[in-house]
Amino acid sequence: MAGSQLILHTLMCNVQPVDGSRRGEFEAEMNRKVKPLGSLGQLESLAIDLALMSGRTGVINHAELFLFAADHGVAQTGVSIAPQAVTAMMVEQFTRGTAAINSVCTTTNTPLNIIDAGLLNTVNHVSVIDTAVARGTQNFQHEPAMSEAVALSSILAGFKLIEHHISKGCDCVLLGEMGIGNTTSAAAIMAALTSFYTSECVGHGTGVSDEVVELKVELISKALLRIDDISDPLQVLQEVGGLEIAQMVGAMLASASLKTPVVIDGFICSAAALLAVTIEPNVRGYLIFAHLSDERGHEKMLSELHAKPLLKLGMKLGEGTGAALAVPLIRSAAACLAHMGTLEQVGLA
Ligand SMILES: O=C(O)c1ccc[n+]([C@@H]2O[C@H](COP(=O)([O-])O)[C@@H](O)[C@H]2O)c1
Ligand SMILES: Cc1cc2nc[nH]c2cc1C
Repeated sequence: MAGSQLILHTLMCNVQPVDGSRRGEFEAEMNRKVKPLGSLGQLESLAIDLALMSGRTGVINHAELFLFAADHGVAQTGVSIAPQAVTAMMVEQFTRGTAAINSVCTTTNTPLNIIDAGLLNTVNHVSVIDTAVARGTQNFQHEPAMSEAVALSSILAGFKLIEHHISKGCDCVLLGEMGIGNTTSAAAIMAALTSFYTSECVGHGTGVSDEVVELKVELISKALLRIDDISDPLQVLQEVGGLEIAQMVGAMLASASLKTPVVIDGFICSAAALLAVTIEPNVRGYLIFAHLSDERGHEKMLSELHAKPLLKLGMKLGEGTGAALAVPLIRSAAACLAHMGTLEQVGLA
């Protein structure tokens, strides 16, 4: 086994499955709380899932958003309404506090980490964390998006970043992304790793026309023909993936191996989740799906992942906006299970 593949194997081995045998115990604890049975709805199952991940009940006080940005060679084929340069332009907005994600993070009290996971030209600003192992992907219409070495090193870079932040006290990892063209990459990953037709995986992204959606379907179908083993997540990542997607895969492996919940944003983050779960199925137990994006394909992608999203707001922005909006729900769910009194204490048991 080559050196970096060995590293990936080691990362996977550290992910312990969530101990589902304790579900009944946490459910019983929730049912004793001073409220009618089931009255907190989906917050109850969320609180129980969170307790199962760490193996205990407790509050979440240090959720942090990690916004991975990278450039995509496929953007040069005109698959987006925006030119490739908009990826870096938006990173500048993130540093200035003028993007949607800055407003959502401010109102939800969520620290924002801006990660350069592979911009063509790095944005020089103190608040940008540069973990890039390559500067943009190749255009996967014509050639593999990245080499195997770049894919594996990017996974490792995302892993190390999140491992570091969790060691410093982060207790809930929120993922977000920015990358012009990355709905094409995400749709290609979905088409490769699921049994859905490519046309069911491809959507309008930032708002392209039906003709451009057709172009996306065609170029994905052709690119997938190059892959010898369509079920191999590393080959898929290499051929049609993105550098921010690769780092998010590493981020999920790190969070799961440290029994820390990971909140998945929209369509592109979910494609990274599909890769991570295909690499290591035990990762699934640590994932929380924040919202149902309006991107066509997301509903089917979530069904493939057996996921029930917390929110449905018709959003399709990315940047981690859905994940950050879910923070008050996630913190409230954990706090209810940790702090509520019981029916017995008030004489109602
Ligand atoms: O999160 C989503 O579900 C989502 C859906 C559509 C678009 N986006 C964002 O829009 C960009 C990708 O769109 P596109 O059309 O350039 O492929 C990228 O920066 C994503 O953050 C995000
Ligand atoms: C303006 C703009 C902002 C974005 N944020 C995430 N993806 C985006 C795409 C565009 C085009």
